[in-house]
Amino acid sequence: MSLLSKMPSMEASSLFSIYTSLVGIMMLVRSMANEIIPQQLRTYLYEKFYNILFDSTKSSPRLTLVIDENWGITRNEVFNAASTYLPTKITPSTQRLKAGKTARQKTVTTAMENGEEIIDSFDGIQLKWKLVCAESKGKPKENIYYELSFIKKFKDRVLEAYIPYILSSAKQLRHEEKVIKLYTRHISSREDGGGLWGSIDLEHPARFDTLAMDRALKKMVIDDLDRFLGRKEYYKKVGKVWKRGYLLYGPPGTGKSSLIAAVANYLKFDVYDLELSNIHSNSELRRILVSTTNRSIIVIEDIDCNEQMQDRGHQNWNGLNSERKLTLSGMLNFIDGLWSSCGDERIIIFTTNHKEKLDPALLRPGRMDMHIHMSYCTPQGFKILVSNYLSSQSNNHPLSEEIEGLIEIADVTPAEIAEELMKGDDPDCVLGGLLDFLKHKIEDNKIKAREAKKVQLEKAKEPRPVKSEESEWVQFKI
Ligand SMILES: Nc1ncnc2c1ncn2[C@@H]1O[C@H](COP(=O)(O)OP(=O)(O)OP(=O)(O)O)[C@@H](O)[C@H]1O
Ligand SMILES: [Mg+2]
Repeated sequence: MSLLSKMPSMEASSLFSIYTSLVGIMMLVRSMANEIIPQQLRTYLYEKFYNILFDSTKSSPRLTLVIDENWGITRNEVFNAASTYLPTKITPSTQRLKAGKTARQKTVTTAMENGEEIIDSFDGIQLKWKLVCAESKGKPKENIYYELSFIKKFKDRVLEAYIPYILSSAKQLRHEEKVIKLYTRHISSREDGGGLWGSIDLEHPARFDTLAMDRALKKMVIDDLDRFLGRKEYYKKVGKVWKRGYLLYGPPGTGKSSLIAAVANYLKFDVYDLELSNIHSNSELRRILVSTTNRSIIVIEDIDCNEQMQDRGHQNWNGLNSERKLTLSGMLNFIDGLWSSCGDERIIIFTTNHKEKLDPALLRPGRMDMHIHMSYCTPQGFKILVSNYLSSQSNNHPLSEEIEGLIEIADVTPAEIAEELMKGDDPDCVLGGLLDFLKHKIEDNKIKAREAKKVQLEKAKEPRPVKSEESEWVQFKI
């Protein structure tokens, strides 16, 4: 019985004033509580208080939604979302919980136990969740479902606002907890492309803020990724496939692979590392790419080193169709076509040490959305590396200025500098060592440049081979 129904003899006006005072006190307590009591405890106390005063709501007609584990032949998205969302609503009144973790999870996670109830509130609506695991006749597996009950008149708001809220909250929670996977293919020499993707957790620590690269360029990349993520509807409207392509180029050790890891960590996208030397035909490539998932990055490293990728022929000299071999044009056509049919939110990244060696088809405007030059280390990049490997105070070290001057002319990679900075903890020793390293490097570079010039001059002196009609004909015949 509610408190109000226990006072039948009181006049209506007194009842009304008691009612309004109680509501006022509740509002006041609630606003004070918001400041000092943690949210979960607050919800619990509020619900208890609310129930004691107004348990007349229990007599209102209620509706129960049954949210099954499966919907048709697939998993029920609402069930999955509730399983992610509800553990965040566990209050001290919960008496039994499931607890556990997988080998890779860092902390113990909790989940609802059979028969347990969780009370939630949304927009003034009180909602009761219950997990039910029931044995189903003739089936080896028990039937698992949630019962979500609330006052019937709120049905539309629950379906149209509360459930979508659960779906988006769960998405956000999964995003925060997501462990990024690195997929590589099991090596397969079979023509049928039968090798599946194998995966491990990508625990690469690279992040944008630890990456030594030009500040403006870094910002441009981050802004581009943000814009890309937020433009689902835009891509749909303009009839473009929701994908983005980046070409990273620069000498070894300038951070191309680190940038890929930073992008993956930033977007929380899985990475598919595509080793082209294991793929023998366009049709095999297609099968492999189709088996990748949405919200992922497909990486093809050192694209210039792959001989097949230098071949643009649609038709072989001997007339074989390009389906039977891997060609650059086959790959590009497929990458352009793939996403429209079965892929969403994809990023493709090619890397190369030699942009000048790449086939023009790959560099054509519109093919790769951004060409990102990863260059030798700059004084700006050096500061970031010092903060990473020593401390940000070490940037004020007396040797810093001289080092920065040498970095400008040394053609030294961030990887080389990182290696020097890892040699100890004492900034005096480490920066002194780096200074010596840079001086040697500059000397070495001068010697190499002199030698390269000598070779060039000698080559220029060599007599040029005379082209004969016959040799051209022989080449053609082969
Ligand atoms: N720009 C950078 N910022 C921070 N660290 C870097 C950077 N570039 C290189 N490093 C360091 O050097 C290591 C090697 O760099 P990385 O593998 O990213 O270079 P890469 O450009 O991919 O080289 P390659 O062309 O040989 O594949 C990284 O693990 C990182 O420690
Ligand atoms: Mg690399």
